[in-house]
Amino acid sequence: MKVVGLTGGIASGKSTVVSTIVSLDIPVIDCDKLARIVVEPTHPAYKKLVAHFGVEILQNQEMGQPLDRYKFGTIIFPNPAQRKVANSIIHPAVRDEILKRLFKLWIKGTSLVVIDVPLLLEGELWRIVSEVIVVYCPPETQLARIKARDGLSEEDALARINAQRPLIEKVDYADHVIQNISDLDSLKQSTIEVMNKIKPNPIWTILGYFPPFTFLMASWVIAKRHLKGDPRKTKSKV
Ligand SMILES: CC(C)(COP(=O)(O)OP(=O)(O)OC[C@H]1O[C@@H](n2cnc3c(N)ncnc32)[C@H](O)[C@@H]1O)[C@@H](O)C(=O)NCCC(=O)NCCS
Ligand SMILES: Nc1ncnc2c1ncn2[C@@H]1O[C@H](COP(=O)(O)OP(=O)(O)OP(=O)(O)O)[C@@H](O)[C@H]1O
Repeated sequence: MKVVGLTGGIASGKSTVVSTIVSLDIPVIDCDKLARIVVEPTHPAYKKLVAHFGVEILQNQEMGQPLDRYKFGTIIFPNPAQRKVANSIIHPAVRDEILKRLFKLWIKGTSLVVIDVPLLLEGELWRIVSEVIVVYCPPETQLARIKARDGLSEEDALARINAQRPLIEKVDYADHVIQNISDLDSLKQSTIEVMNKIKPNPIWTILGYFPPFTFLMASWVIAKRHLKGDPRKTKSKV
């Protein structure tokens, strides 16, 4: 099974790209969705978040109520220390969910899966993907799109953009770049072109279903990533 990482910057167009990938019948694991699931009131991460941030991050400031996402965002996006705590609680839970889903897809004999991870190159997951796709748009477009989509002020929008590595640095680390600088039809076309290049060879797909080959292929992916170098050790320190 080939595992491809899709990343970009906030509002650079990842979800729009994902909708095209899904329409090609390629399964996608969406980490923003997983990050919502693992903070539901029944999950252990919820209690850990409340223990650190207090009930102020909950709707009606009441235990058992869902997270107030806007409020929580205003706490973690402008503050690297608070963001680090939030990430240290949420990311391991998200990672476990990803691994569970990958295992289920592998058992089903899936040949290609895309993981949509906004923080692919800032976190650990870049180590397990065989190729990296970056969805790029210039910072001013990113800012305009985030403000239009989420109705955020300039200050809130910039805090979110600055909570991530600059998008241009992620491009340096990409195996494939989808330039989202034109209209939605062009974005769809570029996505289809990239996915055609990525499609795994059927022989590898069949071999990859057997555990020893899976092990060999996974080792090769990890070694390849290691040789390419740790993206977190280049330039930005976000
Ligand atoms: C702060 C929260 C509640 C804001 O929720 P909201 O619904 O407004 O935004 P949403 O979850 O859709 O995220 C939008 C985008 O923000 C960016 N983003 C989210 N969390 C982070 C973070 N910790 N660091 C940097 N960028 C982030 C991503 O590009 C993401 O696609 C939410 O983003 C969150 O719980 N973040 C922490 C978990 C996380 O790191 N998620 C990213 C994927 S694992
Ligand atoms: N080429 C485009 N032309 C016009 N609007 C676009 C284009 N690409 C994306 N958008 C719009 O910009 C906004 C951001 O795109 P999208 O939600 O796909 O980004 P994202 O990278 O998934 O964001 P996030 O990191 O916040 O999850 C959306 O409202 C989307 O409809």
